[in-house]
Amino acid sequence: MNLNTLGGHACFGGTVSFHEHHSSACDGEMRFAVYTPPQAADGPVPVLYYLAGLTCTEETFMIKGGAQRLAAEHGLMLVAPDTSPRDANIPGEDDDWDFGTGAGFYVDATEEPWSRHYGMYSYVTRELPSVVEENFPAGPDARGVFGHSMGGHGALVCALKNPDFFRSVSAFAPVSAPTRVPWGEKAFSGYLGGDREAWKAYDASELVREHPFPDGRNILVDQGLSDQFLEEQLLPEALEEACAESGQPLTLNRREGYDHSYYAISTFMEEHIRHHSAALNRA
Ligand SMILES: N[C@@H](CCC(=O)N[C@@H](CSC=O)C(=O)NCC(=O)O)C(=O)O
Repeated sequence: MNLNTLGGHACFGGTVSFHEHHSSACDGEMRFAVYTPPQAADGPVPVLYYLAGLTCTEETFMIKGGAQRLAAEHGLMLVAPDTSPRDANIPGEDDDWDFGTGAGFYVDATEEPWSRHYGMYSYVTRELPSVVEENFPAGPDARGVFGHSMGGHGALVCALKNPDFFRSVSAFAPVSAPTRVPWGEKAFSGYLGGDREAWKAYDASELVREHPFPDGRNILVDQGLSDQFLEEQLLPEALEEACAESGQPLTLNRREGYDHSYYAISTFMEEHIRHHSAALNRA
């Protein structure tokens, strides 16, 4: 596998770097960003994957998330993939901001014309970790995942479906029940087809009701109460109810005055990094 490094920047004693490679899951070139903390000079470190939201790229989190200083303190590598394939030459791929380019929804599409390239679930749960673990000082047994909005949905789904692979999970303003909201209905109809039962495999609230994260591991969620998408798209109460039903420990912080932006995400970043560090740096 050929990894093309596009650039790098010293940052809090470590490095932010950008990379491109051929993805077999997406049958095309994919980009991702890595923050390598200073501790990696002495050996492999735990890896925390960040899944960004609609319209974002691999750069968004590194520029706006404010996580590098904290990752340097806790000795965590951060990895942020792009949010979809790009330039896949699919008719209409760039027409909407909430479907197609920048909106892969972290599913493996089964419907034409998306199924050939939109394998984002396989990409983030299998191919990308393999690439990272082959090319960076990344410990293979300590992975966490978090994300925002569409990426919060992705993080919850990836962790709940792969609890042995991802030891910790958290989310900022996640799309908590995508099968019940317009963003999810549009994406899942297009990528997965009309069978709403099949959609449940990618709905965190449905998944957690049946299979909570094992060993009583807590899920951390931060949700701003001035979030412009809260009532129509996010439904944190659906996740809360499902967790209560299955006995899944959940810390859902409702934050007065905060919206859907990276100003909110960066405000609560420290608590999320601490949450993951406590799980991933355990001996
Ligand atoms: N372009 C849209 C707004 C898009 C938006 O708000 N994207 C969010 C994620 S929303 C859910 O996944 C985001 O993270 N944007 C990047 C940023 O830098 O803020 C519109 O026109 O309303």
